[in-house]
Amino acid sequence: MPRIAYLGPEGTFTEQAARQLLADTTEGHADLVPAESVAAALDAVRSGERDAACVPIENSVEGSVTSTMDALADGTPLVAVAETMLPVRFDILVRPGTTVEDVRTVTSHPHALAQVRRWLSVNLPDAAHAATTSTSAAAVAVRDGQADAAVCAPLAAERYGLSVLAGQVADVEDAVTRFLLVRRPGAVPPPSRADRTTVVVVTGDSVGSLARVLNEFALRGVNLTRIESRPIKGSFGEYRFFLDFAGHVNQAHVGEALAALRRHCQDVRFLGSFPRADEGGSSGSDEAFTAAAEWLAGIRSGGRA
Ligand SMILES: O=C(O)C(=O)C[C@]1(C(=O)O)C=C[C@@H](O)C=C1
Repeated sequence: MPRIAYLGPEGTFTEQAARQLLADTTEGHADLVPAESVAAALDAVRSGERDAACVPIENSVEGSVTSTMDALADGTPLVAVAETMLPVRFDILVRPGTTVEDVRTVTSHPHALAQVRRWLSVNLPDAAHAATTSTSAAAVAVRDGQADAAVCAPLAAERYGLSVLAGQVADVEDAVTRFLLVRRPGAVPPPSRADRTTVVVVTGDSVGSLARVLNEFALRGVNLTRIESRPIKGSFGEYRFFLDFAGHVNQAHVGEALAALRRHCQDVRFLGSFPRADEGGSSGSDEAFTAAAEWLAGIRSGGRA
């Protein structure tokens, strides 16, 4: 049975996302195994100890999960084969019997604290905040008496024997987090109705190098869905760019754009092509590119232009 690592301990949003991905991909049964951090989950896939990992990548309120981006850009390459999105609302959990007046410390994953900042400032204005590695790690801290309240996924209350001080808390309505299912490189999932491709590029420090990268997409009608920069650790002032765009590596126009990046950039890391979880996206049209490639092949083989 495949073993899938996720950001643990049990009861995180990432565990919920992993279950949703398994149901969506109809891969049948798999063992879900918690990992201490996103980096540990990805390293367990690299070493072969786990077959895949489910990791958070982006939240509609707080933006990118930078620990995931860095862990995907460094180390031996891994590729995403699927994505899913979860609506994110939090429960504020306490030990049974704790009242609002008793809460002096609130703890959670930094992304979770950021998504309820306003609620905390109104309802628990005097409480100090402390970061944990995940929302469930916060539940464990409250259960063990290391903090008074935890900002958690609703699953956590029952799993850790905690009470709900406030339920369904979110400063921004309809917040969502996107998660990836990541494996060691292998066959790319076939193109679907609407795919997303993700790469990391190092352009090099020269005038117009990023504009050139963006141009390669624009020229071929490839729609970018996200661009983010992250510092390259150990080289102050140097960055790599994470680019997500509509389309699949097997499509001619996407393949041409990627090949162009490979020619111009210092480094290009392919992080996967997979079906999009958001509605309404399209992979862009490939017809003109395929027709042109056939025309060229015809000329090369001595046919009529
Ligand atoms: O701590 C968790 O429960 C997670 O799954 C991580 C995470 C994140 O990285 O953003 C996932 C969804 C929420 O946005 C808050 C935390």
